[in-house]
Amino acid sequence: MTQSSFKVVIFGAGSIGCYLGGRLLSSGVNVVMVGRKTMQERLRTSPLTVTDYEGFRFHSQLAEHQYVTSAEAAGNADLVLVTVKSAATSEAGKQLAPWVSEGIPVVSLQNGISNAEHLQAAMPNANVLAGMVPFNVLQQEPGHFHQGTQGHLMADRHPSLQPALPWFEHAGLPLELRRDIESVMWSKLLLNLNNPVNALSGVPLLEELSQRDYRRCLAMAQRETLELLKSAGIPTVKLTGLPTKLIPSVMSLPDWLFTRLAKRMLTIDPVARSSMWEDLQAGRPTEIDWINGEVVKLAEKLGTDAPVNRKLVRLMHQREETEKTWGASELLNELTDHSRP
Ligand SMILES: NC(=O)C1=CN([C@@H]2O[C@H](COP(=O)(O)OP(=O)(O)OC[C@H]3O[C@@H](n4cnc5c(N)ncnc54)[C@H](OP(=O)(O)O)[C@@H]3O)[C@@H](O)[C@H]2O)C=CC1
Ligand SMILES: CC(C)(CO)C(=O)C(=O)O
Repeated sequence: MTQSSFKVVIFGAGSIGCYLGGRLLSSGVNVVMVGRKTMQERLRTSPLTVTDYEGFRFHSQLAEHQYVTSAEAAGNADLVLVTVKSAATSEAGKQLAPWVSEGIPVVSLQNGISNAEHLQAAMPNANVLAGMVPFNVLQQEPGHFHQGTQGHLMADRHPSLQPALPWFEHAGLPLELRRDIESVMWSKLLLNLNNPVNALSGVPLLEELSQRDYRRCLAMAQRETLELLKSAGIPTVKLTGLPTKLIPSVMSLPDWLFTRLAKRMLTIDPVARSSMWEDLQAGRPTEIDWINGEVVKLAEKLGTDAPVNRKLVRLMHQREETEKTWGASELLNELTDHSRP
């Protein structure tokens, strides 16, 4: 395949970065992924394979220059995507800062609320924009990255992103530019409140979400967050088949009704898991402080509390140190027991 002259550098190429890299490569974009030596070695011995729940499949044996370990590759990029976990954002910015040319868009495609801000602080002269990945990607086998749920990419509306749009479209990764990116990020966070519930459950997303008590745990964390967003004057937007405000009520429905509705509204691959579960598996610190922790911070800013989300933060930090998984009713009891902080 002939490669375009449009160059995309993906910094922090793990699950999301390799998936996006593979999709963009499949449509002929000049992609360079920057990541760790372990992933580089893996992609020397196995081809990069990307698949999705709709049957898309692409694989490519990468050339040496297509997966590198130094930010220097960003030197002549037309677009930089940052896909490190939140704890690594500032370091990523420091490494990219000397290389990225003025005006080139640097899009943070990370969960949480404050990554673009931290990235901008670490690279003050760069054109940093917030972005959002709605779907789930799991590395199923070494070098094989699978999109297990639906949705399309979004980023802050900025003219510098216009030239990239046809490439994303062609790669089957439509990128929607939004004026209300703060609302988009908070609405995505409302969905990510399921990450700790999924990680604590220890089971795939589909299995976890088919159990009402796990969904009730999620609904409690979401209701608490929606109240705070209302007080803070931050509107939410619809990212799934349901208006965001209705999600907690639908989560609380009995299993038989939820399963029927969900079948029409959301596609989840039976093997998909949250990225927080992946972090636990890899023995990495999780993003809990950047997800539920942001709700606790918002509550503090408003002079109030967010007890459900605060408790989920505590349980996840405990889980980072121990192997314990939580049954659905056990977790629900823990979150509703106000005698324990
Ligand atoms: N996975 C998913 O399904 C989804 C994830 N997201 C969000 O996307 C972001 C990325 O997630 P994900 O792809 O799962 O994360 P991964 O941990 O799979 O990928 C990030 C990669 O970047 C590497 N990295 C970190 N710092 C550097 C550095 N300075 N130089 C080179 N490589 C570096 C990491 O290595 P190491 O681990 O050794 O630090 C890791 O391999 C997160 O914010 C996540 O919440 C959003 C939607 C879905
Ligand atoms: C796609 C989703 C919501 C899946 O849990 C996610 O963002 C994650 O795993 O971090």
